[in-house]
Formats: sequence, structure tokens, C-alpha cells
Amino acid sequence: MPEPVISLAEVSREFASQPPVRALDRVTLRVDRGDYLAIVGPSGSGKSTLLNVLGLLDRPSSGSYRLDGTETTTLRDGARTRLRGDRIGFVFQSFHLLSHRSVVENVMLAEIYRSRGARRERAKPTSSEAAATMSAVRQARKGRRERALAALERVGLGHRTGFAPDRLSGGERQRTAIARALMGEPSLLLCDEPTGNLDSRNTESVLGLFDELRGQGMTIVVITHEREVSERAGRRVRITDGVLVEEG
Ligand SMILES: Nc1ncnc2c1ncn2[C@@H]1O[C@H](COP(=O)(O)OP(=O)(O)OP(=O)(O)O)[C@@H](O)[C@H]1O
Repeated sequence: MPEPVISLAEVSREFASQPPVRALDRVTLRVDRGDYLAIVGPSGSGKSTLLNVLGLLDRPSSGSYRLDGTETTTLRDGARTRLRGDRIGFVFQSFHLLSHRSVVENVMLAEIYRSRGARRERAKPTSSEAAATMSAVRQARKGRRERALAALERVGLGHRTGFAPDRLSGGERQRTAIARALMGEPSLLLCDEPTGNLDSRNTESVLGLFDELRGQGMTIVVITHEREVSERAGRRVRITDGVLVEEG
């Protein structure tokens, strides 16, 4: 049986506040390649905490989290950062696009930040390691524009690559952010209220794109308050007071 993309076993996250809060309570969740999962739940139920754990931005207090077969809870910070950069594409409610950069440049920047992050995490390299790294950096830089253009084609924005973000509709901005998240071929697209800033027409445009990406085998996890969004996902889980329950 192939490894699941996400495998959480009995994951809890406690905050040592006064009084202490158990934001995740023994959460067990398996997400297979190509799954499209919506996580729903009321305010304060633990959705952001779960997203932070899934996105390797926070560590569980107990339990196991395997991402693509790698146990993440015992990894050092540097290895976690690299795994996050390699495997996870993030999509947020606000698109976080740079207004003075074109659409294609915004997408290209994903790789630049990712490789800088990875280099910063490294111990000081030897001179031969440094030469090899420079050669890899040059190689990586070479196809960056082509890869960004391909990602934009994939989200249906091949005709907008030279635009400034402020000339795009909300749906097109989010599609640009999704193209940026797809750079580096992540195994998982982790989306936090991706349509929260969009009207219904633009929401439909983004949901249509998720349908297409899912058809291509992408694994998508979406946290959402919106019924319209959760109903489009193949699978729903509800979190209440940190307890996760699969919905029928
Ligand atoms: N750093 C923290 N310290 C203490 N308590 C926290 C911390 N972060 C979250 N919590 C608590 O954990 C619980 C879950 O919070 P979380 O932000 O995950 O909920 P949520 O479902 O994302 O809410 P919303 O939909 O309003 O964003 C809440 O009771 C919250 O107050």
C-alpha cells in the first residue's frame, strides 16, 4: 500500500497558558495522495493549530506526524524547514503578492525564498561543498522563469504573466498565489481559508482550479468556514474543542 501523504496518530497540542488549553486532542488522520480534504469547525476549535502542525510550523506536544513517510516530530528545525519547503505549498486567505513585481516574478520568488531558507539552515559548507552548491544554484536559476510560466499555465494564467497583481481580479490573484505554491512540485497543497477574500464568482474560479488540480493527482487540504468550499471537497472532517471527527 503506498505511503499516505499525511499520517497523524494521536496528535495533541497543549498550550501552557493559564488555564492550559488542549487545542488538539489525540487527533488521528490519514490523507492519501490525491485526496481533497476540507477541515471545518467553529471558531477556536483548533483549525489553525492543526494547520500549523500539518504545515510543520508548530510541533505537537505528543503523538506522531509522518509526512510522505518521514516522521517529523523528531526532526531538527533545519530538516523540518527543508521538508516544508520541498513538500508543502501554502495558500492563504490574503494572497501575499508583491505589488511592484509582475505575476511571473511573484511566482519565481517562491523558489528564491525556498533556496535561501534552505541555505540559511545549513552548517558552514566546505569549499568543495560551496562550489557544488553554487553550481546547483546556477542550474536551479536557469529554468526558473520557465518553471514559473509552466505553473501559471497550469492555473490558467498564461495570458497574465506580465501583469502587475493590482490589475488582476481577486480570483486571478489567488490563482497566482496557487501557482507560486505549486513551484517545486509539492506533495501537499495546504490552504487556509483560500476563498475568504473572494466574492462568489471568484470563489468559483478558485474552486474550479482545485477540481482541476485534484484531477491531476494533487493532494489538497483546505481549512474553511464556507459550506460552498467544504461541499466541493471529496472528504470532510470536523474539529470541535480539538477533537477531530470524520463527517459522512
Ligand atoms: N499560542 C496559544 N496559546 C494559548 N492558547 C492558544 C494558542 N493558540 C491557540 N490557542 C487556543 O487554542 C484553541 C484553538 O485555537 P485555534 O486558533 O487553533 O482555533 P481556530 O479553529 O483556528 O479558530 P478560528 O476559526 O477563530 O481561527 C483556542 O482555544 C485558542 O484560544
